[in-house]
Amino acid sequence: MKGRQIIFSPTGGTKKVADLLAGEWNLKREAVDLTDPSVDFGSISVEKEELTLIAVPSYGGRVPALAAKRFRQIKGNGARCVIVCVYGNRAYEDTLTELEDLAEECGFEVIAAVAAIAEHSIMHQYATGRPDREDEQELKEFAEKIWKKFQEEQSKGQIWEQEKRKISDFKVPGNRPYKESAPVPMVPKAEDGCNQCGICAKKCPAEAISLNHVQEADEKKCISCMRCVVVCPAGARKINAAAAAAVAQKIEKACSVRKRNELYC
Ligand SMILES: Cc1cc2nc3c(=O)[nH]c(=O)nc-3n(C[C@H](O)[C@H](O)[C@H](O)COP(=O)(O)O)c2cc1C
Repeated sequence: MKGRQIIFSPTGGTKKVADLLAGEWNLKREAVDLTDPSVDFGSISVEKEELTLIAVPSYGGRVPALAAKRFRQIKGNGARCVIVCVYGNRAYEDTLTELEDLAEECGFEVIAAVAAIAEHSIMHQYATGRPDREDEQELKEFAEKIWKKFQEEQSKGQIWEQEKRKISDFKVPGNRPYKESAPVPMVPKAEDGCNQCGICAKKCPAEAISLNHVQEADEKKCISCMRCVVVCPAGARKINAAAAAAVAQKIEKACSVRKRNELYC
């Protein structure tokens, strides 16, 4: 059986969670990378039978705007999907609600929703090393429950369609209207050690770094996703340490308690 993974994961935490969940399903998975600006997302049409996993990180309690813009172009054609939001142990606020709305707008049927924790991609002192062993076990159990629901609904087939019952008979946390999106004003720059290899420019999801001038990033385009920081082979790309420390202090209380993964289905 075929499956899809539609993922926005600039630094790999979201992908880790998505792989832990979808790895439990017996599916031949095709991946759609929402961080890749060269993809023609408008040409992607998911087949109705494909169980689709849609995973994004939470940025300020919202779906990253760039991920939403690209995802919106994909056609869901009534395929069943599992929506996943991954966050750095502060809060995910309206991310799952927004992702649910986006998935339905694209024509997917949401059968389950997961909120999971991964290491904070800016402030690595929060959720360090997550998803860890305990998370792996929990996500495995979630995946088993979701698979069971998917199979049950598959077997209802036609009858289900005729009854036109809503599959998503659960409510995910979050509010409408969503909270105001507040961009993180942290634009990484290259410091000593940059050899101008250009990997950061090639891998930037937002095309914010010019190959001719790799040290800087276009502040209007940069989404502070930290992809350039993690891909720099010289470890030369950094954010302003004082600004990061100030934000870290602001969210310290919210991040100090270990949050649990959540399943809605
Ligand atoms: C710009 C930005 C905003 C973020 N906002 C939040 C947030 O509001 N709450 C939270 O708990 N984590 C937040 N995080 C942490 C990420 O959601 C988390 O680290 C996620 O795993 C990153 O995904 P990735 O590793 O796939 O890039 C933010 C990270 C970035 C880069």
